[in-house]
Amino acid sequence: MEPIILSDNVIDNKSLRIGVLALQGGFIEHVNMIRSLGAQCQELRSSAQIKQYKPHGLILPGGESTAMAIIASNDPELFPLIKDLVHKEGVSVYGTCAGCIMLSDNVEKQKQGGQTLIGGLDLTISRNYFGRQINSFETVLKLKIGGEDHGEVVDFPGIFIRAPAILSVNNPEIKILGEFQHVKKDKTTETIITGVSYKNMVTTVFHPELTNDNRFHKYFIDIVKRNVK
Ligand SMILES: NC(=O)CC[C@H](N)C(=O)O
Repeated sequence: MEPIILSDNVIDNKSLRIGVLALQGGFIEHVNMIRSLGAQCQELRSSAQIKQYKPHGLILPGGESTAMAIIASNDPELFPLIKDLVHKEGVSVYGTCAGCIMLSDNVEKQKQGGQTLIGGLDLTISRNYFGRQINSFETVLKLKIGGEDHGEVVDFPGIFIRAPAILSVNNPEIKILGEFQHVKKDKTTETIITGVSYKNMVTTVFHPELTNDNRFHKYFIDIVKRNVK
C-alpha cells in the first residue's frame, strides 16, 4: 500500500499527540473527543504515518476487529509496529470494543481460521457476546475512573454495540474498571467486566466516544501523560 504521508502542519511537536487507528469503524468520534479536551489528535492509517506522527497515545477504535485485521494486512509492518510501540516503547493505548478484542490474549468466537491480534492483556473475551446488532443496548455503568487519582466510582453511560464481554481476567495485576450484572435469556445473571487497565493499556467493551461525556477520554489522556518519558 502506498503510504500517504501526513503534511508537516498537522504535527505539533510541543503538545501531547494522540493517534487514532483509522482503518475502519468509529474513529472520528474519538478524534473529536480528544480534541475537545485540548490534546492534538490525528487519524493514522499506515505504519509510515505512525512513524511520522510518533504518537504518545494511540486509540484502537470500535468497529469490526476482523475487518481491521484484513485491512491492516495490506501494510505488513503495521501490527508489528503497534505491538512494538505498546509493548516495548510503552506508548499508551486505549482499545474500544473491537480495539479491546485486538488487545486481548484470549479471544473466544474468533473468525473461522483465527484473526490477527495485537495482544498484551491476559484476559478472556468473547466476541459478539450479547448477540447481533439488534441486541445492542444502553445502560448506566459504575466505573472506577473518577476523582483526581481516578480511584473513585462514577456513573457512566454505557453504549454496547455488538459488544464483546470480558469473561475473565487471568492476570491479577490487571485492574478492573467496572462490572455489570447481565440478565441472560434464562433470567439468571452473570457478571460482565466492562473495562480494564494494565500498565500503559486501557480498554472498554462499550463506547464512551458515542456519548457527550468526555471523562473516559480525560482518564486516558492522564494515563498518556503519566507514561510520557
Ligand atoms: N462495536 C464493536 O467494536 C463491535 C466489535 C465487533 N463485534 C468485533 O468483533 O470486532
